[in-house]
Amino acid sequence: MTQKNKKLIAGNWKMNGLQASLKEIELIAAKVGHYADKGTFLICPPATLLPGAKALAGDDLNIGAQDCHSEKNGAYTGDISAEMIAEIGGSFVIVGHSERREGHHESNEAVKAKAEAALGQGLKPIVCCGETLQQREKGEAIGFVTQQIADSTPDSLSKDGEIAIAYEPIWAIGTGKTASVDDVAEMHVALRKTLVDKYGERGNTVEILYGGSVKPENANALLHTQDVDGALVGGASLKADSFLGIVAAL
Ligand SMILES: O=C(CO)COP(=O)(O)O
Repeated sequence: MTQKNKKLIAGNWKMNGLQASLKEIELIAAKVGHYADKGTFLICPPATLLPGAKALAGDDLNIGAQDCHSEKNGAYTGDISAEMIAEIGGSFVIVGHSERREGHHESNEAVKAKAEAALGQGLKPIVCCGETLQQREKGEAIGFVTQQIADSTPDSLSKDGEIAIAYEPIWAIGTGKTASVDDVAEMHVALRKTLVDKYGERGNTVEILYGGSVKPENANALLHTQDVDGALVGGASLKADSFLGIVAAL
C-alpha cells in the first residue's frame, strides 16, 4: 500500500501477455526496490497471469487486477471477484477504466459498486476517469471528469490513502498524444478539490495518477506536475525496460 509522500507507478497490461511475459515481471521486480524510497510499484496483468505474477513479484512489486465484479460471488460468467484477487495476494484493482466504461457499458454507479467491493476485501481500487476529445474541445472536460469521480468513488473512506484515482483522457490513451502539463495540472487540481469536497482532509491522501501515453521520455515532466501523484501506464508497462525508464524519472 502506498503513502502519499511516494508516487504510485502502475502498469495496466490490458489484454496483453502470455506466460512468457512473466519474465518482464521478474525483471521489474528485481529492480524497483532501488526506488522504494520514492515510489510504490504495481503491475496489473490479465487475470490468467495473476498467480504467476504474484509468485515472481517479491516484496517490492505489487500485483493487481484490471477489474472486479461488484458482487462477492455468483452466476457472473467471465467475471472475477475482489475476493479472488485478494486470495492470490493481489493488493490493487483498477475499476472504471474507459475501455470498460465504453466496451462494457459500465456506469458511474457500477464503478462505485466495484470500488466498494474492492475495499470490502482490503484491495485498493484505482478509480479511472477521463473525457473524450469532443468533450475537451467543447470545454466540458473539467465538469464531466470531476462529476465522474464524484459519482464513481465510495461514499466514505475509513483510512487515509484507501483509494487512488487515475485521470486518463480517452484521446491520449494508446495514441502517443499526451495532455499538456498545464491541462494535466488544471484537471488534477480540480480533482483534488472534488476529493476534498467529498472526503474532507482525507481527500488529500488519495493519489491522483495521470495516464495516457506515458513513456520514459515524458514521464519526468508529467510526474513532477502539480497534484500528479503517479502514473497509470499502458503500452510502456509491457516491457521491463520502458516501465523501469518511467520509474527512473521519479
Ligand atoms: O489506458 C492506459 C492505462 O490504463 C494508458 O494506456 P497507454 O499508456 O498505452 O496510452
